[in-house]
Amino acid sequence: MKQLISAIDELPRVAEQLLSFANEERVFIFYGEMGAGKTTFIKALCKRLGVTDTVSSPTFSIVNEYESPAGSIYHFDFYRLKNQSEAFDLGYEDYLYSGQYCLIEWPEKIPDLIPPRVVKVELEVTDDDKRTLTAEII
Ligand SMILES: Nc1ncnc2c1ncn2[C@@H]1O[C@H](COP(=O)(O)OP(=O)(O)OP(=O)(O)O)[C@@H](O)[C@H]1O
Repeated sequence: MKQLISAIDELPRVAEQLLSFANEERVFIFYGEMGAGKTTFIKALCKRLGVTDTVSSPTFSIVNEYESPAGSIYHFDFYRLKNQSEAFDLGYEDYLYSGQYCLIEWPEKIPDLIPPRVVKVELEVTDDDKRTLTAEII
C-alpha cells in the first residue's frame, strides 16, 4: 500500500488502513530518517489498537511494553544498539515469537534478526508536515 499523509490529523485513518493491510501479521518494521515520524505514526497505531498507556520513544530503554485489548504491544527503538547481540540480551527473540504486536524502529541495526513475514513500513518526508507511507509484507 502507498498513502500520502498530508497532515497529522490523517494519521488515525492511515493507521487503520495499515492494520487492515497487515491483516494477521504482528511484526512491523519502520524505516525512515530521524524526524520522519516513526514514533508519531506508532502512537496513532497504538491508539487504534486501543492502547491507553502513554506511547513514547523507547530510545533509552530500547523496548517499551503497552497493554491493549489485542494483548501486549512491544515497541522497540534500536537506534542506540551497539551490536545485534545486545538485542538477544534484552530478549528480542522471545518478544518476536510471542505472537504479540512488535513495532520496531531502526531495524537497520538488526539486519540479521529480521524474521520472514513482517510488515515493512517506510515513511518519507515529502514536505514539512507531509509524509508518504509505503507498506509491503516481506
Ligand atoms: N504527516 C506527519 N506524520 C508524522 N509526523 C509528522 C507529520 N507531519 C509532521 N510530523 C512531525 O514530524 C515529527 C516526527 O517526529 P518523530 O519523533 O515521530 O520521528 P521519528 O521518525 O520517530 O524520529 P526518531 O528516529 O528521531 O525517533 C513530529 O514532530 C511530528 O509532529
